[in-house]
Amino acid sequence: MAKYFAESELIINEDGSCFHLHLRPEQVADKVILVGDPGRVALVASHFEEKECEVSSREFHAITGTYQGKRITVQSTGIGCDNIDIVVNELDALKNIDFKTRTEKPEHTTLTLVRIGTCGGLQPECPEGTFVASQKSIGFDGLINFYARRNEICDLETEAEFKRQVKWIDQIGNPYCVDNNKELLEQIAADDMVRGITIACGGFYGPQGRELRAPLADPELNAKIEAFEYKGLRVNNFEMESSALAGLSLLLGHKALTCCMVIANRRAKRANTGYKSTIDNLIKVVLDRI
Ligand SMILES: O=P(O)(O)O[C@H]1O[C@H](CO)[C@@H](O)[C@H]1O
Ligand SMILES: O=c1cc[nH]c(=O)[nH]1
Repeated sequence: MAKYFAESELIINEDGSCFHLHLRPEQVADKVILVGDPGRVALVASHFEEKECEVSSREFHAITGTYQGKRITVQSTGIGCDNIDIVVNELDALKNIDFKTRTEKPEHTTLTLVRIGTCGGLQPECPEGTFVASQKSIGFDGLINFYARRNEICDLETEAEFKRQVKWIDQIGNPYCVDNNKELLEQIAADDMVRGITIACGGFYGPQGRELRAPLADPELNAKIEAFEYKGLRVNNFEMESSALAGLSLLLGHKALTCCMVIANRRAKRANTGYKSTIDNLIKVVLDRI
């Protein structure tokens, strides 16, 4: 018997769209570009030859169109892994649940989900402007810990070694390590993006080691993260969504990758606030390769 989803669990709006994204099933392409900033959606869609539909609700703004013959949806997520929980579950539901019968479809559709974001760079080879692709993501956000099969999809070895090397303090909550999709990594990072581990943090300030007026629980954590190395991989960057995106995609059978442009150089303590004109270069690369 196909799994049934009650009204309170899968909320469908009166117009047949999913609760938060306000998209209807036919409006979503199988290739989806995810961006944090709703304002970045129009920039991505400015490259489309044709626009099919545009839907906006809260921080979730989407445009579906065509780029070089490929049907693509660009969807903003807003900031944080809690929003990724909403976006990925609703995109998956739009493809894999029949909204009329509220049951799981017999055929599974695999989505290609590529996040184009901004990030902070932690290594000398990641100054401002660098394009960084996430080979693995470590989540400080805790989202995947709520799901069954968590240990099956996580890289438990890297997780344990990370906690050991950085002398992890338990009050922060359990970090998890997940792989981004290998095939997408080869296709999109190709040979010109820096690859490695990305940490997705549950905040921009304290969780990324930024101390404004509130002192940090572990002021040495960033130095230990910068020094972490395991099986030839180091932590290149901090952002706020890649772990939940990669983890939920593994749980739901989708392909996901995060690519970011460095806008804050955490080592040199510099930031590029004029990045909005240069992130278009990363957008074009991803659109060409997706
Ligand atoms: O530029 P976006 O995609 O929003 O990504 C980064 O920027 C935001 C923080 O400023 C977080 O969402 C972080 O992941
Ligand atoms: O330092 C940074 C820059 C962008 N986004 C982040 O999450 N961190």
